[in-house]
Amino acid sequence: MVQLIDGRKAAQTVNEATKQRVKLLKQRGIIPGLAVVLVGHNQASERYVRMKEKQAQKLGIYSVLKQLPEDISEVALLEIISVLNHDDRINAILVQSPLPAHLDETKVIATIDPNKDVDGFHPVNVGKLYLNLPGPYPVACTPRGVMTLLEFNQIPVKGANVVMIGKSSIVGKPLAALLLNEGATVSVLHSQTRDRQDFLKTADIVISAVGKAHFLNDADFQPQTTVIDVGQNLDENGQLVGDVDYPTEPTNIRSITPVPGGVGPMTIATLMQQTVEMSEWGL
Ligand SMILES: Nc1nc(=O)c2c([nH]1)NC[C@@H]1CN(c3ccc(C(=O)N[C@@H](CCC(=O)O)C(=O)O)cc3)C=[N+]21
Repeated sequence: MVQLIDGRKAAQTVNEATKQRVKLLKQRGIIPGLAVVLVGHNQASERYVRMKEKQAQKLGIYSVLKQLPEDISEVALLEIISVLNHDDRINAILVQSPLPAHLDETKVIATIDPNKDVDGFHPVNVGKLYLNLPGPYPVACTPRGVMTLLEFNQIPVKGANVVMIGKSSIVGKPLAALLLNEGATVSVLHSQTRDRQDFLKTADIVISAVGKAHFLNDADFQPQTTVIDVGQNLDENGQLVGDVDYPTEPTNIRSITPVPGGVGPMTIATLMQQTVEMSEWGL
């Protein structure tokens, strides 16, 4: 039987710890505050943002949603971020990606106070991660959530051959940096990579952040491979699926994160965890 790596269970453990920390902070008169900035009406984004709001409420985190019109000017958006930078109730700011095409995402992210950049996307925080500087500083939530999930399930990273498929700034690059910092041997594959199979056949851990249903299946891996599926795709039937297909009795996959119920819940739990940590760092 395939071993499922249960993201909901690990997320619940993280969330319980977060809830306790929120309680302790409240006794000292501190309430962690998260601002989510959402531009336009992307359906998936609206859904994710609702899930984040709901989880924040459950844990006792103060959260505000800045819902902005699709055609907002860049100047107006930067001004809103600047107000949040100076708002003492807010210690964590997240600008939901993707932004409409007329907005320069790089410029928008660089406007967030690095000390409030809960996504870890600001160049200063990216630089610290790449330099493997000692913390604390925020790190991208999905990559950090994956590291927590590996640790929680006692999947060794040090010395492991890890194949990271995808080189995005949100997942592939920061996750490769975290793995490298922990002593893994990391290959970052992408759409221009030749001979993908050669890399997959030597991997102990494969992480797929491609965003295509049926991108990989059991036959692509070597025996005893651990698979982390970061994909969130709708298949032909409108079902939420990851990048990787697998049977109930795989030959090669030893363990895999299901979609839903794998990496997704860890992203949100890590966002909440980091929001609370950041309110502590500011003391
Ligand atoms: N600035 C920014 N930060 C982000 O962290 C960010 C973003 N932009 N843009 C979009 C992606 C995507 N993302 C997800 C979070 C949770 C689930 C999640 O909880 N998924 C559930 C299923 C959700 C469902 O039912 O649709 C699961 O896999 O079990 C998925 C995707 C965060 N993102």
